Amino acid sequence: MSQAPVFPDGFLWGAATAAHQIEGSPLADGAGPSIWTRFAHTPGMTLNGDTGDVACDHYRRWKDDVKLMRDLGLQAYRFSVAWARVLPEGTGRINQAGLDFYSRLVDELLANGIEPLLTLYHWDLPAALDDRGGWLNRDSADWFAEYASVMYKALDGRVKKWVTLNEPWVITDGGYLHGALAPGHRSLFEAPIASHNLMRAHGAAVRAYREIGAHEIGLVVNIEPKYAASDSEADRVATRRAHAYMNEQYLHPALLGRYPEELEDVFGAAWPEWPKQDFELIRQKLDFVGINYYTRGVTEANDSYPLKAGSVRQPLATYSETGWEFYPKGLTDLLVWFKQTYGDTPVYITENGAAMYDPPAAEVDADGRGRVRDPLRTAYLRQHIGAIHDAIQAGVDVRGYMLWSLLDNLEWSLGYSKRFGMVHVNYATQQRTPKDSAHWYSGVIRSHGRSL
Ligand SMILES: N#[N+]C[C@@H]1[C@@H](O)[C@H](O)[C@@H](O)[C@@H]2O[C@H]12
Repeated sequence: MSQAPVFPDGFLWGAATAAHQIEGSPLADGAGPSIWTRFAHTPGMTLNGDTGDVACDHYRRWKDDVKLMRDLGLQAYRFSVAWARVLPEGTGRINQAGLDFYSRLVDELLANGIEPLLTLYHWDLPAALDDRGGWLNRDSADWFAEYASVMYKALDGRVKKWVTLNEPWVITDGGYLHGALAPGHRSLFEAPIASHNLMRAHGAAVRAYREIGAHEIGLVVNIEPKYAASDSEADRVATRRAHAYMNEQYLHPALLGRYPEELEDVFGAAWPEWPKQDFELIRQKLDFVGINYYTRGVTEANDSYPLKAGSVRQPLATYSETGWEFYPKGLTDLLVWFKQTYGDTPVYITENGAAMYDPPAAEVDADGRGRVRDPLRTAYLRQHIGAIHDAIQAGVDVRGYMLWSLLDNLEWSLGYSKRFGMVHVNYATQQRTPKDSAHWYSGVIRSHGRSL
């Protein structure tokens, strides 16, 4: 980048979290259990048996955390609502204390000049609904629309950017096919059914919003560009299949009203006949799409089940705790692909970041402030924000960037072993320490990207 990048006026700079990963107190004040409360308390399901019982204690420290966001200069904050705090049984009875928690949080954000971006579903289905079949039950679309409508009526106007689902691909691939995530199912037959009902629920929630809400609503997907490991026919076919399975499986029905044809090959006999009217429900006009980007997939044909395709580990993967390669050009390529495939629907980068081998927050700087040196995270963020600028220069309508994550937090089944935060959390004391990358990001926000 030869000269200082110029980001569009109104480009929104923020950070993201999710309820189960930071809040703690999952059953406080009348909340019901979620599938993650249940999953994490099942022996062997999470690393070290880590649970969300405390996490970052955000449920009690929320006001200080908003002050931290203000001090960092965040313009926006993407967070999720724990469905079972608001509707402990998933439907019916409203737990006012749970709703009040999010109402207070939104008011505090607004009072500090921070725009809320609210994610309705970030993986923590009420356990009571899982007992009724969860996402395998076609009624789940109605359950989700009911819950979403409760939130719209309570918060719309103060919340002006809504997200229905976070990463339906991970929910399905992790929770229903491979079993690594809650509810821990391993079924080739269940996966497409859960996936389809998630998208029906997305459509039902958007349709309900159009009757109740007056602002913006979108879907958040995790997508990664797939590059063939070689120019062999087998690798090219496998790459196409992996691309359809991860990147088109949700965007195609949401934006085009159909599935990519490769899915029938991936799922084989497990691929159902879908009722045509389902796609009229799923395909709703969206005000934006949120893209969560972390890395790319260099893809080869292999005997993995059921995809028969897998990623080849790359040299630059060694730096991150997750083994994910630094590949910022993949973000530019992906955004250009999105525009070419789906047109000019506005895009937010709703998650981007990296888990690094951060040093312990033992160091203090000259004025006694805690300090965490994380140069690799700063390098990752600088390169990826630069890649977004390249996509904007190429004509992609990117409206904002939500860094993942505000805080080190609970990385689902991986427990507290991965630190994605720009703010270090000492889980024993709950001390928050902004890392060097957080101070760098504050400068990027203040300069509207020009200091990149
Ligand atoms: N892994 N990883 C980090 C991050 C995860 O912590 C988020 O909850 C997900 O939305 C998405 O997978 C990305």
